[in-house]
Amino acid sequence: MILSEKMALAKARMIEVLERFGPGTAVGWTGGKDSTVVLALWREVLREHAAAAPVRALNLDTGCKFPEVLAFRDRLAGEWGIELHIVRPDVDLVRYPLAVDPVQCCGDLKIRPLNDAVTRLGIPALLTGVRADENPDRADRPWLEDHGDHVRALPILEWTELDVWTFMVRESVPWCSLYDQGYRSLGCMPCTVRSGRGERSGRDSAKEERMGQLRSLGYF
Ligand SMILES: Nc1ncnc2c1ncn2[C@@H]1O[C@H](COP(=O)(O)OS(=O)(=O)O)[C@@H](OP(=O)(O)O)[C@H]1O
Repeated sequence: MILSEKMALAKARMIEVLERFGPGTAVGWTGGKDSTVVLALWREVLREHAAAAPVRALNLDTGCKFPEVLAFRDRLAGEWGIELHIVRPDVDLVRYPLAVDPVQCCGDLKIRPLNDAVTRLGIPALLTGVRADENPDRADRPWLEDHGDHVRALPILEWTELDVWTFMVRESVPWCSLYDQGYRSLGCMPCTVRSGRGERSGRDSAKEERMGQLRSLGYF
């Protein structure tokens, strides 16, 4: 599939989500490149198919995100008129052993609070920036996942890192300045490194195992 076909497929998936779950659907937006692409496409879909609907985004601020990412998030949300919901985990970060046990940390700071926020806000569907080529455990994911009280949609599942950058440049989508300093993926500060190796190096060591553990701990 070439990029224009992937774009058409992503938008077709979003239109299906809009028809089935309505404009209360939100983008799970980190301020990172992939979910910013999703936000840009969702904004377009709503403009074309649900003109008066606000573009909703949910951001879980773990408390250890890069200040540059948070500043980018706020700037773009303002420029694009995004209805941005920012939520934080109920954890005392001063006492929390950040990244000592990445499984526990990711569950406590990100996965569980994100799920809780989706439930609390009554979000019927969450659009995410997950890409299949980021990690072997993402290769066989379906584009629509049932999460009990909501669905997760993965509209850019087949996109590569190059597709993402091509889209951003071609469509003049802004990005966080940290990408210009050598970061290829922006997670929490303790688990993100300036990559020379893989796109998500630092975050994906033993990822499959970690996700399995999180699943068995009942995080999702
Ligand atoms: N903190 C936070 N707030 C809102 N939404 C979030 C958050 N973390 C993950 N996401 C959504 O999930 C997409 C994949 O992120 P990750 O690669 O970090 O996911 S995973 O939890 O490790 O599976 C991610 O896409 P990217 O932003 O492209 O990474 C989002 O759509």
